[in-house]
Amino acid sequence: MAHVTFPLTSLSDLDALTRDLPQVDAVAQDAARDRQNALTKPPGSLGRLEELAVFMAGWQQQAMPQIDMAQALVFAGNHGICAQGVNPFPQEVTAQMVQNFKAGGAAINQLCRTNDAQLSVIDLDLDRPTADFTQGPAMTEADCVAALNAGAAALHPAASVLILGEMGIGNSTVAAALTAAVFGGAVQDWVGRGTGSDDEGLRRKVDAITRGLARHAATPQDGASILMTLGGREQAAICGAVLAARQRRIPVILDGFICTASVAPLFALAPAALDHCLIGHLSVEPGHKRLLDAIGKTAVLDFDMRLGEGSGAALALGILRSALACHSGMATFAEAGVADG
Ligand SMILES: O=C(O)c1ccc[n+]([C@@H]2O[C@H](COP(=O)([O-])O)[C@@H](O)[C@H]2O)c1
Ligand SMILES: Cc1cc2nc[nH]c2cc1C
Repeated sequence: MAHVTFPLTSLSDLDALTRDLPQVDAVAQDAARDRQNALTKPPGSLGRLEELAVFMAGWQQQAMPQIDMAQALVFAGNHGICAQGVNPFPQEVTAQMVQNFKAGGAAINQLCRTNDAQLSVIDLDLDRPTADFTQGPAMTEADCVAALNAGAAALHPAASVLILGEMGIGNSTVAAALTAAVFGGAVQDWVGRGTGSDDEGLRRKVDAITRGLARHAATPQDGASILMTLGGREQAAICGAVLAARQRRIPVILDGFICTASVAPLFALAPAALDHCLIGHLSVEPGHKRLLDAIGKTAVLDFDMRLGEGSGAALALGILRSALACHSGMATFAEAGVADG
């Protein structure tokens, strides 16, 4: 099979690409584990900080992983499904928040500054929302491929870690549709209040997704088709960025429910495609825990957040930096002259 890389020319490239990804470096992970066990602390006492250091070592292929540059990307898109009354805030808020991101006034700006991440905001055709998936496919193949390529192109090749986030009024419905399509089960178990839907709004979301899934029941159910028929541009861009990062072995921190749901189609194509991804935080959105159980991951933080924008991922970057500071800065028992147990 020919080696597929970005830019993709068709959605079948996506399938091929997810089957041809670099794997974690087990030798570097073993070296990092050995170092953790030699550091001046009872073995295992730094808990998940130790696991984070070993994870980073494996993807950066070095026993002493480091973060020289953390890149944060926030992708924004608009959604035709808003015609179904699924969003409490008006769709114009997407573009208005993009302006806010660019002016430095949003939560993600403060969290990136505090945790030293270089933020870029990429708005994807906001004046041209995707189609309403209760009426037809959300995207054409060309639209979906273009968004995948835009996501991949936004990656800085020298990033040590990639923080991903999104902004898109209505996309909590898109996220629930993607997860329901990929993992099945009752639609209502994937649906939450998003930015603050009331009970009537929740019912409209469940109804819209149920009709959408029925509308597309006869189309192929592979990950690429699901992404195209139900996803939005920012979801496809997140998939592109995750895969481009993987091709360079750059570890990724995904944000909350919407960001994680965006890559559910990649999991459907090849579960190992998400091996280089951490989940920054557990969102209040109820589908997130279900989704993490389905993909076998645990979030770094659980902070009762439900903002999006990459906020939980940027916050988790601070924990990752702390993990690496201990890993590389601590003395070993031998260096410090501390008696080993
Ligand atoms: O990712 C999450 O966990 C999350 C949970 C609730 C809301 N959001 C954000 O809220 C927006 C989608 O909400 P809605 O109600 O318009 O579907 C979108 O801009 C997301 O970034 C994000
Ligand atoms: C104000 C606002 C900010 C957001 N950030 C991410 N999603 C959002 C949705 C709204 C409504």
